[in-house]
Amino acid sequence: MADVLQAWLNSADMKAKELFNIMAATSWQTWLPIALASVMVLVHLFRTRSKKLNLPPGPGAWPILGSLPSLGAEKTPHRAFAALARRYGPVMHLRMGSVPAIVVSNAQMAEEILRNQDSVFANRPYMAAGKYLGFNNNMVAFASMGPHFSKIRKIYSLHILSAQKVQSFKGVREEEVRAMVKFLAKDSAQGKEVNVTNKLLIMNPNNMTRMIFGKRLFGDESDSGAEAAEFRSAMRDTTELLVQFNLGDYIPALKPFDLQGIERKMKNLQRRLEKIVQVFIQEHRERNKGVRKGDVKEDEDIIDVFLKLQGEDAVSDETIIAVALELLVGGSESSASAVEWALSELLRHHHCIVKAQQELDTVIGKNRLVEEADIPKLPYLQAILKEAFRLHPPGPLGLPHASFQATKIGKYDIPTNSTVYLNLWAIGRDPENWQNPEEFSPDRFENSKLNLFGQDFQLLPFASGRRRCPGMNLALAMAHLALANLLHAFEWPQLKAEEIDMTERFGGVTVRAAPLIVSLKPRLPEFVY
Ligand code: HEM
Repeated sequence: MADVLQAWLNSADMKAKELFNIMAATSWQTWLPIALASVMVLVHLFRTRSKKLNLPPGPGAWPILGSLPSLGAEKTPHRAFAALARRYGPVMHLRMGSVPAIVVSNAQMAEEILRNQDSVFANRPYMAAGKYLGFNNNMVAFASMGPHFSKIRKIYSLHILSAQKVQSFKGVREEEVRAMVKFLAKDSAQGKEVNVTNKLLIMNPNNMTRMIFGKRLFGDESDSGAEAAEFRSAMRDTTELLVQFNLGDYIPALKPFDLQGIERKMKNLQRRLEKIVQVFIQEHRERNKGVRKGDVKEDEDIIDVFLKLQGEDAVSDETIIAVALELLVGGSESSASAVEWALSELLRHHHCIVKAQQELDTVIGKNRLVEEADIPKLPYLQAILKEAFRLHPPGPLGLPHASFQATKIGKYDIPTNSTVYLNLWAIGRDPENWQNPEEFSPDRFENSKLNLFGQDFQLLPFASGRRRCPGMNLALAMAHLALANLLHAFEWPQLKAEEIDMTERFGGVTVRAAPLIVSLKPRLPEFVY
């Protein structure tokens, strides 16, 4: 029996295999009764619901595993969903374990979810990660609609991620990008190959920690040794745990058993994170003791802003810890990955590098690095990033939405509490909306009004509607500045397309599986670096 099941799972998705392994490692006395109970509940649910409802088409569902085995051999969920959508259409119904899920794969359906029925689909599904790593869903990304969500989104848009506040950190971004360029120039002048990914993953998180906590915590130049090391280690564990497939989220009957021990690990990590960030908050309280209400601090960081609001707006320390970590996780790898994918595509299309450098030489000249004020004068650079976002949205499935009530999409019924995935990756490659969709061609944006702000539903790297990414302005500022300077400061090698491995690693952010390691040559006079 086990052999047959294993053979069947060999052709199925990793998560289904993982489930089998967990069950194999757990004594049968534990999982058999659970499994039988789940089968009975599921069969009952499936029969009664599918009789009454006109659900969207989809691959059908197995007991317990749901549609997971139908995800097939594709290596990443967005590709697996896209392959299924070619068979079942732009709105599909699946079961992720026992949770009903809707997958939307074209611009028209995305508009239905994110604009026409935005309020119906603006909840988030329950996830253990939200409870523990999201500090009781205090992180906005895990919070469903309600007073907490509205309060923090308002604080984000007015005080933390507003255009004005983002602009106030311009100097930090320019310093961090300059430091990255300097490092790369030093290493490349010695003829070494350089790990560009690694440098982006130091520069971007430092940008974020300087804005949030007022200090660098990544790389050799981090401000404080042991404290920074513990912080980095906890953040690594957070990123790993956030993307683990937690059975209890998909098969609620298994939740109380925590078969993989993930919830236990999350609880421990939550305590660790709380301890570290609480120290940072306390440091700010000490520093701000003499500051009076209304005083303007030159180097005011995000913790300072929250502490100021704490009195007026009843923001708890738990919320401050949660949002500080959310901004760091949300803002670090995502923008780095956008730049990394843009560079990977450019290396396969050298003529685009030449064109971008011509633009940079004309607008900036060769005697200085690029500053943020220059970006609006660089339309081809902007087109490169749009094209990279179209082909490689850093969050290819966005974050899952959940339906707050039963509704309809076209003729199909959507049950309450369905989890909704928006396949942003498939939408960016839809041949109905894009000519030669698989081709990297920034020129397609040259005389186009399409933007990244969520108004054009065929291009949605930041999604749209009330859940649209609140960090978009900041992300775009960081990504444009970093890409512009990397292209301006260095000669990039001319490589063949097949020499650049474009394999993806799916996670909270989908990054290159292998780091981008290349030989660079400084192209500006030495004094510029
Ligand atoms: C290139 C960089 C980035 C991309 C592509 C990106 C993309 C996204 C996407 C697709 C979502 C989900 C929207 C939805 O649920 O429909 C999201 C949510 C979110 N992003 Fe970003 N993001 C980026 C950078 C940032 C930055 C810099 C921050 C903050 C510093 C940030 C903070 C957030 C937060 C807090 C949410 C949750 C919003 C909510 O649930 O209401 N992101 N982002």
